[in-house]
Amino acid sequence: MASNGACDTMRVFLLAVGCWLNLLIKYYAMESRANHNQVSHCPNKCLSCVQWLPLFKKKKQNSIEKFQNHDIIVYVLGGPGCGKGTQCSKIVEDFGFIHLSAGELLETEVKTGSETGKMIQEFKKEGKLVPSEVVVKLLKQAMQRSGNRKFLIDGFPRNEENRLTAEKMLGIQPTIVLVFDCSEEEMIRRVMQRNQGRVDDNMDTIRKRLKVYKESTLPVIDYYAKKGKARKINAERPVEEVFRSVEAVFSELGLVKRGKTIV
Ligand SMILES: Nc1ncnc2c1ncn2[C@@H]1O[C@H](COP(=O)(O)OP(=O)(O)OP(=O)(O)O)[C@@H](O)[C@H]1O
Ligand SMILES: Nc1ccn([C@H]2C[C@H](O)[C@@H](COP(=O)(O)O)O2)c(=O)n1
Repeated sequence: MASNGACDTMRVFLLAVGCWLNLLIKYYAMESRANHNQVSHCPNKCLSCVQWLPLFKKKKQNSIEKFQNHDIIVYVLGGPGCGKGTQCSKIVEDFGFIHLSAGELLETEVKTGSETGKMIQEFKKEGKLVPSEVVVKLLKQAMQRSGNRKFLIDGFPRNEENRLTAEKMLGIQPTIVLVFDCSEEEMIRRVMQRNQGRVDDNMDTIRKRLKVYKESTLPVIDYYAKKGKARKINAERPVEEVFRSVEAVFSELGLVKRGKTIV
């Protein structure tokens, strides 16, 4: 008698498992049709109960979970006012990159009035570099939010600490590093004529920024030059001429202007 009871329990159990598997199969068949843009006409009303099955699936996210080897990451370096931002806008237009300026991300944080923002403002006034973890955290958030896979990271990494923190916190290496080369006199002239109300566009701060560039950023450029990743471009020329050299670098990467071929 006892063994009969056990058999019954086992039968009920197997029946339940069978029903569950049946539902799962039907759900995935429906989902596969949906993924192929086919309309699902399911006559079986009981199938409605499978709609809650996605609850058991890991939630899909819009943001990027992890940066991957096939992401294209272009670091953009050069002294203050050499024209990085100007060239980046043109690259975005023609090559469909997402432009992330470390300086602008910091400025956005300043405008929130947060404690971090106040601290950033003090560093900027002094022409000093903000602690790497702050910059990298802002970059990471912006990269993940963008959902893009081609990043133009402008004004970063400015020192060895920036570079190492990005490697550690983001796990990324640049595909290539654009370096805009310009004389100090020309950079000072451009910054002083910029007239955008920046807290760091004054003679005293520019001198400090140039010092930081020479002492902290040039060694980073040397590091990438040794790895064969730095592409030096003469930025002293008019905007369009500089951009022609930029285009040459992008075609070396196998990227062509939007609207011509698939990038
Ligand atoms: N090739 C160029 N010739 C003349 N003026 C230029 C050239 N490129 C940029 N400029 C001008 O120089 C100023 C600085 O340019 P931009 O803001 O692009 O430099 P930046 O490198 O991004 O500066 P920063 O590092 O301070 O953010 C701007 O007023 C811009 O219009
Ligand atoms: N990696 C970075 C980038 C920028 N900053 C700070 C210091 C700069 O003077 C300022 C403006 O940057 P820019 O627009 O010139 O790229 O932002 C930093 O501390 N670390």
